Amino acid sequence: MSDLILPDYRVQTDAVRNRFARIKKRPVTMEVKGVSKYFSSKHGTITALKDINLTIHKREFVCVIGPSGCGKSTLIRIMAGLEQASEGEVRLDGKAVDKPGPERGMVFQGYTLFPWLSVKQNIMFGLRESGYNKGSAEAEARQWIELIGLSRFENSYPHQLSGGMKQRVAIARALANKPKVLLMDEPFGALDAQTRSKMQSHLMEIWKNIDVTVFFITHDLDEAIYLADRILVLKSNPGEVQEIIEVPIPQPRHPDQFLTAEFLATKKHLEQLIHPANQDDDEDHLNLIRMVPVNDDVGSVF
Ligand SMILES: Nc1ncnc2c1ncn2[C@@H]1O[C@H](COP(=O)(O)OP(=O)(O)OP(=O)(O)O)[C@@H](O)[C@H]1O
Repeated sequence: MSDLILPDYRVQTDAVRNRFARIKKRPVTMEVKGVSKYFSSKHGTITALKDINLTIHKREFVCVIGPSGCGKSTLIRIMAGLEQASEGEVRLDGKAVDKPGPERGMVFQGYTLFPWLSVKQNIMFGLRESGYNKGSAEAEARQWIELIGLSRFENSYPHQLSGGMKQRVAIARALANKPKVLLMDEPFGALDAQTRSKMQSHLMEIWKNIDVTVFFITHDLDEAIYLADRILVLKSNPGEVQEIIEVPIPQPRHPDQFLTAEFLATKKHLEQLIHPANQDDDEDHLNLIRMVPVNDDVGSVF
C-alpha cells in the first residue's frame, strides 16, 4: 500500500461533506464529557481513560478502535451504566447516565442469549419485562425474527444456531426494546471472516431501517471504515482520544468500496495511528532460536 499515491483521508467529496453537515445539525443523543476512569491494582493506579470527550448525534454510527488495553470496553461500560466514571459524566438526551436502562441496548462479543430459551422467547424476554402482554410480545418478536431472516428458526434454541445467527438474534433482542442507542462491544469478533462480512452488511441494512444511534467497538480497521460515520481512535496508557475521524466514504456503503482510494487512504492513516512506524515495542519481537537444519531454505528467496 505504501507505493500507492493516495488522497488525504480528510478530503471529502461534496456529498460526504453535506452528509456530515446534516449529521451535525441533528440533536445530540449521547455526550461523553470529561470522562476519566481509574482502577486500583497491586501495581498502583491504572488510568484506563483520561478526559474523554465525544458528542454523538442522533442516528450517527460511531466506531471505536485502539490498541488492546486503551479503555474501549471501559468506555462502553460507562456509557451503558455498568461502570461509573471516576471523573466526568455521560449524558443521554441531556440526562446523566448512572445505571443501565432500556434506552441503551447492548450487544457483546460473547453470545449472551439465554440458552434455555428459544429464539422467539429470547426476543420476547425484554419485551415482557417492559410490560408487553404475551400476545403482543410474540407478535413484536416475530416481526424482528422476520427482519433478521430467521423465521424458520423461531423455535430453535441457541445451541442449534451458528455464531452469526446467534449474533443476529442478540441484535434483534437489543433492538426489540426500541433503544435510542445500540452499544456494541466487538459483536462480530468471534465470527469467521465470511460470516463477519455478512453480519456487517446485515447491520448496515438494519441500521438504515431502524431509528437508532450506534456506538461500536472493533479491532478491525476495515470493519470500522465500512460501518462508521466517524471513528474514535483511542491510544493507551492512559486511554486518551487520539483522533476523531470523519470517514470520507459516501453512503450507502457497499463492500466494493473496500478498494476505493478514499477507503485505502483512511485505512493507511488508521494503521499509522495504531501502529506508528519506528515504534520499537519489545512485545512485538519473538525471541526465536533457529531449530532447523543449517541448509533449510524455507523463508529465503529462491
Ligand atoms: N475491573 C478492572 N480492574 C482493574 N483494571 C481494569 C479493570 N477493567 C479494566 N482494567 C484495566 O483498564 C485498562 C483498559 O481496559 P479495557 O478492557 O477497557 O481496554 P480495551 O481497550 O477494551 O482492551 P481490549 O481491546 O484488549 O479488550 C487496562 O489496562 C485494563 O487492564
